[in-house]
Amino acid sequence: MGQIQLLADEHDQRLQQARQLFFDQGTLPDGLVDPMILRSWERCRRFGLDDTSYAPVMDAMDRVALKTEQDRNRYLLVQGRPIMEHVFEQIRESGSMVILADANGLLLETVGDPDFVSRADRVALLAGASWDENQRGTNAIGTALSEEAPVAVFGGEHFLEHNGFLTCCASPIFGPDGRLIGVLDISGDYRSHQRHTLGLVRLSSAIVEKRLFESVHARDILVCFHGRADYLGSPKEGIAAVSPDGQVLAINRNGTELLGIRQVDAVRRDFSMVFESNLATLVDRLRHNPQATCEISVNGKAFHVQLRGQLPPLTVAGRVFDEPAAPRPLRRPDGGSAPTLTLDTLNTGDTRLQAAIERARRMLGRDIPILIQGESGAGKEMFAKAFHNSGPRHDAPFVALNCASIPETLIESELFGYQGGAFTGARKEGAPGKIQQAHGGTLFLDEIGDMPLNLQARLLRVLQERCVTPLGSTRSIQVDISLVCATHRKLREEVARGTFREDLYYRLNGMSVTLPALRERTDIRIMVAKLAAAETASRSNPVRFSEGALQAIEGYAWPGNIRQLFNVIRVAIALLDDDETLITETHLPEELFETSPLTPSASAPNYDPWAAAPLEGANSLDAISRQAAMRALEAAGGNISSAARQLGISRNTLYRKLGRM
Ligand SMILES: Nc1ncnc2c1ncn2[C@@H]1O[C@H](COP(=O)(O)OP(=O)(O)OP(=O)(O)O)[C@@H](O)[C@H]1O
Repeated sequence: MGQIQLLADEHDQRLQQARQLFFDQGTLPDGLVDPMILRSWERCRRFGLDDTSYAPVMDAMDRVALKTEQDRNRYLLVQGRPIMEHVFEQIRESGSMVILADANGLLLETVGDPDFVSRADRVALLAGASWDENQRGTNAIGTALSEEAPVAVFGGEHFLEHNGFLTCCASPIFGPDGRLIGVLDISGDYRSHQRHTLGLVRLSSAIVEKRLFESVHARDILVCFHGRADYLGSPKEGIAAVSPDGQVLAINRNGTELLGIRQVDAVRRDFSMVFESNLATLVDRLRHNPQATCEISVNGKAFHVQLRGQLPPLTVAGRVFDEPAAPRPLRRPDGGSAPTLTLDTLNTGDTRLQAAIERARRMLGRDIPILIQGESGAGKEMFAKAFHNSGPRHDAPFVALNCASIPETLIESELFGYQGGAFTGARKEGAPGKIQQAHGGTLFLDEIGDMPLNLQARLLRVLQERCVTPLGSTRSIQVDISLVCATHRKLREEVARGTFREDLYYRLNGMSVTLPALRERTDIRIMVAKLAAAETASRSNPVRFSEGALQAIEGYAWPGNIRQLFNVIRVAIALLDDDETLITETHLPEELFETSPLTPSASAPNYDPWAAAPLEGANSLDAISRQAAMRALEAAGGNISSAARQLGISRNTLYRKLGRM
């Protein structure tokens, strides 16, 4: 008899003895079974389970309910499936199955050897069944979840006797925010147990965690680190996701273990506080070679560091600025989107904005409709996009429709799409609507308060039934969208007035956030720095603002909010000569210095024409500069001296700017 067989027999005997002591005599078989198994047996006894009962089993949930749960865990499934397949390839001949379950022990998906699967079905080891300890007793899935640790459960270690033919190894999966989100398991026949299965499942769950972390934070700076350089890139490396302005957004479990800290000690803190190093310096050293590493020392321990993810384009005065700060159009001409805009990067320190971000963050991945309220130009669309980018749908489309900017007659076809020939002028082949285009991703309905009443009813139906019927078609198409709406109107008042449907209001208003107006924000100076840094990315010299200019900016009411501030900054920068770097009061529009600050409602039509109006089509600094010069000249009735004075530039400079036209 081989050594392994002897050990197995010895294990069986001790287990039998332990079961007798625990189940027949009610005493604790200390030392005879693994303490983790014993703790689980005790829990099961407290749940009132009976080891001999055949099946304290709930039926596997019906297909629709299972689909809902799979959708809810879509992100875990997307990252977990390829790993399950890969693991199954390793154990194909061993009569086993690979299982992915959610954080409640609900089996989401299984891949298995058909011979074993038919036996496993008898104990409901199939998608839709729950293997929570309180229903199935001690088992690797339920016990790994309760213990939050990898666990192997062999034969008679299962609490319920009729599960004794199984041997299962499971390892929990933690999400990028450190929360337990699921478990990966390999189950098989007791007799075909492989000694390395627990190691395999442990490594595989670590790979799923890494994939999840890297995909959620694909648009952040990923600082990867380990004490051993050859562990970089492996499932054992620590990874911290960091925002372009140096805030630690998340850190994986390996990372917290390597640094000897908890998630809460690192998250939302400055990179330099956690890593005792300067992020901008690391970025500058490593950005040009993805394979390059350097060493840092944290708390006296040496780590090798490599950077991945989305690295910021430039550093300004030691801080790293990135695209989120850039007030570029959200939808670029190529159809792509500003890739690193997330809720974290919007956070520039204002308390009310921070509260809105926190509220929204809690909704990530939950598919609860969000309503964003705030004045025009306060950044509602940007917030919606950041919300989309921060959540599990970030790789899927973000599709926006402004209900106020297109004629009522077009909203319907834009939103719901149409079949070929549905109306005069329709394209022969038909067209999918925005709802369909947003399938899998997020639909952003801007100015939802302007949606006509009859379309509100149709939208409500889409949201309830989760399918859309294009104009002229009788076929409904299933859609899976997360909905974010925005309005500058007070929707509750619109409901009272009868212009907005109450049922739709409650449906949309799963959660509402209100963005503060710019004049109420306490982070205006930071916003100025961000907007200016983004605008001057291509200049060799960064610009500075004089104290007087900053005070004028802070003292103004900003009826057009960030949009207006951005225009003012663009114009001010455009007015600088190439060798000038200081923006002073003279570069700012006169209305910023008027004694009675404007109130938003009264002011809107009175903006200084060149400060507030969007500089249409003016994408280059030269073009902006030309337009500003023209507008100033017009405002001064063609008087060059007065226009130059107003702009704070010399007559020669003004001539030059006009001359470039
Ligand atoms: N946090 C921010 N950082 C940089 N730019 C911003 C920020 N928020 C908004 N912007 C810029 O300000 C302008 C207005 O933003 P946005 O379109 O999101 O506002 P809005 O509230 O949706 O406006 P409206 O109600 O008029 O549609 C855009 O050019 C946007 O890029």
